[in-house]
Amino acid sequence: MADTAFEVHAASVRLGAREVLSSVSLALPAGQLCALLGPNGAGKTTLLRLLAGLLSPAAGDVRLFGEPVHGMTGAERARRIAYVPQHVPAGLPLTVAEFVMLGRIPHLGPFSRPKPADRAAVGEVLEQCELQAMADKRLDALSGGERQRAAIARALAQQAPVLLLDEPTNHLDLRQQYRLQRLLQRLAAAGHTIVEVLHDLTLAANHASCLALMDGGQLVACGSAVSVLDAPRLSRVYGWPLAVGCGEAGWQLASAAASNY
Ligand SMILES: Nc1ncnc2c1ncn2[C@@H]1O[C@H](COP(=O)(O)OP(=O)(O)OP(=O)(O)O)[C@@H](O)[C@H]1O
Repeated sequence: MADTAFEVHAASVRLGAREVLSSVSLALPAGQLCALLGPNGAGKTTLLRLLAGLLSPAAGDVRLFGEPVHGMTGAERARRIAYVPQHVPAGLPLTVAEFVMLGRIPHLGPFSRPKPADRAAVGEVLEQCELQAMADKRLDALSGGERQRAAIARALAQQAPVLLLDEPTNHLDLRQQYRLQRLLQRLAAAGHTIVEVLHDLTLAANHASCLALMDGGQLVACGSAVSVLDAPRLSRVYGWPLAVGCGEAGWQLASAAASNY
């Protein structure tokens, strides 16, 4: 059995007056690509932020390799967990290379300047994200997809063993969506633990080895694609008739609604 990276035990989260995660328990395997699925408002971002230590549970706990995430200092978390938020910050007066270099902060000593190893790490992730030609361009002069790739590159530059990404394929064209999934699979094969929120069920089914399906602030199912992608269950969760197929071309999930549905 794969080692467990994240262990979430009966975790609840309150935001304002609402309980938006209710007693969620799950174990996410180390060294694998996991996808969090579910309809709008299901609690995916909330769970991801809980894993990242950006939210505290009102009840229950979250452990990363046995250590409570909330007991870690910000610096300890930054060395272990890189996080790509759903919305890329706008209006930062930085070039792409300067922005991606921010990912190296956990590796720099106080008041120290980037070393050749930091510049090499930034160069490598700019190449992985096909951003070399835009290194000197300002962030606010990028397209939505280019800015998304810069945010992913910043997180990759952090070289943390755990990578959490909230809807990273937002704004990405098809090629970039597939390239990113392949890159995440390679990182997982090299030992990284990766959790991404995805809305594209077909993309998730064909690339992630562990799927967690959420609805209404609760975990509905967690495991392999075969165990999670049950058409009646998905149709109930999404409130829409869905067909699930798996053949030579991989998984295919599509609407099964009649034209007058
Ligand atoms: N600051 C907040 N205060 C109160 N409720 C909130 C707050 N932020 C989010 N929520 C609510 O928490 C629930 C879960 O939100 P969350 O962002 O985790 O959902 P999600 O599954 O990521 O949705 P989406 O697919 O739309 O991004 C939603 O019903 C949302 O309205």
